[in-house]
Amino acid sequence: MASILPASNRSMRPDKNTYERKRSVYVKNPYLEGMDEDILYHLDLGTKTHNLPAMFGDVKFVCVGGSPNRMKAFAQFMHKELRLEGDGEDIEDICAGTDRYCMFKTGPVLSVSHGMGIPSISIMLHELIKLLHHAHCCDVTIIRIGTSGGIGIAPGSVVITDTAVDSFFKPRFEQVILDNVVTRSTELDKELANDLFNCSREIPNVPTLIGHTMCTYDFYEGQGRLDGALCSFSREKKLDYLKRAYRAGVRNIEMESTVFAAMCGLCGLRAAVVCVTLLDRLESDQINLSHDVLVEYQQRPQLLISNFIKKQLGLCDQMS
Ligand SMILES: O=P(O)(O)O[C@@H]1C[C@H](O)[C@@H](CO)O1
Ligand SMILES: O=c1cc[nH]c(=O)[nH]1
Repeated sequence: MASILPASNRSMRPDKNTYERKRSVYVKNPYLEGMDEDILYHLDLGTKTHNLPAMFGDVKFVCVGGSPNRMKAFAQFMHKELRLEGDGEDIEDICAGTDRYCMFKTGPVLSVSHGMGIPSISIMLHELIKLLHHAHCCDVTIIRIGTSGGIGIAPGSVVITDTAVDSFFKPRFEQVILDNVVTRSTELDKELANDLFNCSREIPNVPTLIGHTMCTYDFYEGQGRLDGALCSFSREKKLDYLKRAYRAGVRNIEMESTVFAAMCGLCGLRAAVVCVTLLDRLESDQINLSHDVLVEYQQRPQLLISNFIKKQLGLCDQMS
């Protein structure tokens, strides 16, 4: 992996944990090959207008998350952590021509926002996966760094997802294609989840665990909240549902992990989901953290992923 490091870092060797195998990014669409041009409309990129291999060919890590500001802050943080030239403050949004998503590149790390919910992340992933394919990227690891509601664990805990499950606690993602429902697996890379967990042991004061993550289509009724504009169930029913989720192994709830796991798995990307919990849903529904605490919580997955990436690049010893 030495060639993915910037010239100033070339002497730094990857450590022996570095994954050796070559793994391409697949698209599973027979129509793509016959297309003269592929316009990645929501990213404001395209195969004729941009030299995608030159721009992105060295990408090895892609980190995605809902909020544009969080993903910019993560890119700036990674810039400093990788000790790249300059302070990274003026990092450019590669997708500045559209306000749908934002994208930042710092060394071999791409940081991309995906908005909220399955439809939004799904559109972004279609175009991102095609981008990585057109750029001939290989051995790409993709990690969703997000926020979530915890179940039965302390707020601020970081959950590394072993399996993403739907609202029925099943490890599946149901994609409606034409008028069919196609069920896809939501298994994530267990080895990667374990590697991330081992990495988390080196970060003090951040409780981190591996568990199932439930992905819903909605933040309010879909997650059993009593504080939405609509609510048709009792407090007892809510608690009964969340406790059943806990017994099924669910430790947090968010809104993207099933489609993320399904699409990345089908396209040959090693994928992980790492989310901080903002509250314990057995205790409350409203998120009443102060701004500073919210910012600090959101940095927790970023710190873990930055340490993991530095380890993978063999940069940890030289930098500590
Ligand atoms: O990555 P983020 O923090 O956006 O993920 C969760 C799931 C929803 O997108 C959103 C709801 O507040 O937060
Ligand atoms: O409760 C929560 C908090 C963040 N994101 C969610 O989807 N749910």
